[in-house]
Amino acid sequence: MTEHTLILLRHGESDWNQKNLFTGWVDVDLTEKGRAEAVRGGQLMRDAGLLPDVVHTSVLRRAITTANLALDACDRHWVPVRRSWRLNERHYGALQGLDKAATRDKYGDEQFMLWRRSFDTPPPPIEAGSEFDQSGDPRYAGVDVPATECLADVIPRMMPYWEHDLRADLSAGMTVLVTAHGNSLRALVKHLDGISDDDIAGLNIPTGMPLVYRLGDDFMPTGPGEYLDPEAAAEAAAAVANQGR
Ligand SMILES: O=C(O)[C@@H](CO)OP(=O)(O)O
Repeated sequence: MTEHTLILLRHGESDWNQKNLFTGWVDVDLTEKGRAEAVRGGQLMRDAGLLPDVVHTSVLRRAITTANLALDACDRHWVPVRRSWRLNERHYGALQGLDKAATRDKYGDEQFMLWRRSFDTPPPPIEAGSEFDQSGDPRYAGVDVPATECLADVIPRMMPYWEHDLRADLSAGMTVLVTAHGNSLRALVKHLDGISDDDIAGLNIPTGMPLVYRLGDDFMPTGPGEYLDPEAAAEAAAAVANQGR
């Protein structure tokens, strides 16, 4: 049976992860800790002998820099690079730039968690032309920039990229590294692991931890996805789940 190797990597800690702000499509940088996480992610891939032949990233700096640092650490800085807005973080609407703890205090835990983790409750839309609106950004020329997104909105914009671009490189026998974001990766893992709309609320992806899938010739996993450092990944995923508390 054909076996394809897919490695998913959420970017390292960003400035706004550290400050506990809703980020979405705002193009913030990595913290020093986030850079170290990216390097460590690359070292884990190197130590496991999992060397990417190609990397796919979003068009956001935190994913791009994470990919560069991780690939450098495993001596694969030279592989082909492909980027797409389709791998971007979900757009967090009017919540972009707001403090997570303050938002929870203001609206209550239930509404806060619906906005963060429910499958189909989008945050309020961002106002066009406001500080953290991306609709005029030249990198999105020709893209219908969303004003907000829930996970159910991320799936139809991300899945065509999975079906055409990522699967094309997997078909060519490449080990594919995807460096993206908590919620765009939740959408992909939902598909791969067949997670229901209700159960996806419980899935949190930690920063900077390579998650490896072996896929069969139907491009579905032959076993569970495995973090290269499972203990650290479980601890970091719990920290993501508890943000804003
Ligand atoms: O703010 C965001 O864009 C995301 C990821 O950092 O946050 P959350 O984990 O709350 O969906």
